[in-house]
Amino acid sequence: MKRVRVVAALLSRGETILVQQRPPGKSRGLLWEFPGGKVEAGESDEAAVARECSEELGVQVEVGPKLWETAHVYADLAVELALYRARMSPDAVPQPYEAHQLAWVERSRLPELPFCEADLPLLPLLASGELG
Ligand SMILES: Nc1nc2c([nH]c(=O)n2[C@H]2C[C@H](O)[C@@H](COP(=O)(O)OP(=O)(O)OP(=O)(O)O)O2)c(=O)[nH]1
Repeated sequence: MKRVRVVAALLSRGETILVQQRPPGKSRGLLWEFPGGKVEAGESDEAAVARECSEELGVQVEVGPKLWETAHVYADLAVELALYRARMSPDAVPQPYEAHQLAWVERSRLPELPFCEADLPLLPLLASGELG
């Protein structure tokens, strides 16, 4: 079983949070996720969040504290997933360079989206305002 550490960014604007839909044809295709990806060998979590936001969204971010962490085993992959607060400049416009689409979603509506399974316990915490 392949094991990976994945980091993701919590980017918010008002009551909305930035999420992205995975491309069809990839693992977990068309499911939603928080922008991010695999931590490379020798890379810190924080550096990986900043690199992934630059590659996937074309925005520079400041990475804040870790908000949540989980472990989940998919049929093909064991994932350690950590969510970090991240901030970008207010006039930055994220682009879907690697995603099928991006969406700013009201935090209360996050549990309605078909997310990657590892994220499911996180969604009610964001929806209620307990986290993020
Ligand atoms: N970025 C991100 N990935 C997530 C989240 N939840 C979750 O299960 N994942 C999974 C999806 C992927 O299998 C993996 C992240 O891999 P990746 O984004 O770097 O690259 P990838 O699609 O090429 O990965 P893969 O096909 O090898 O699985 O973690 C999330 O909230 N954000």
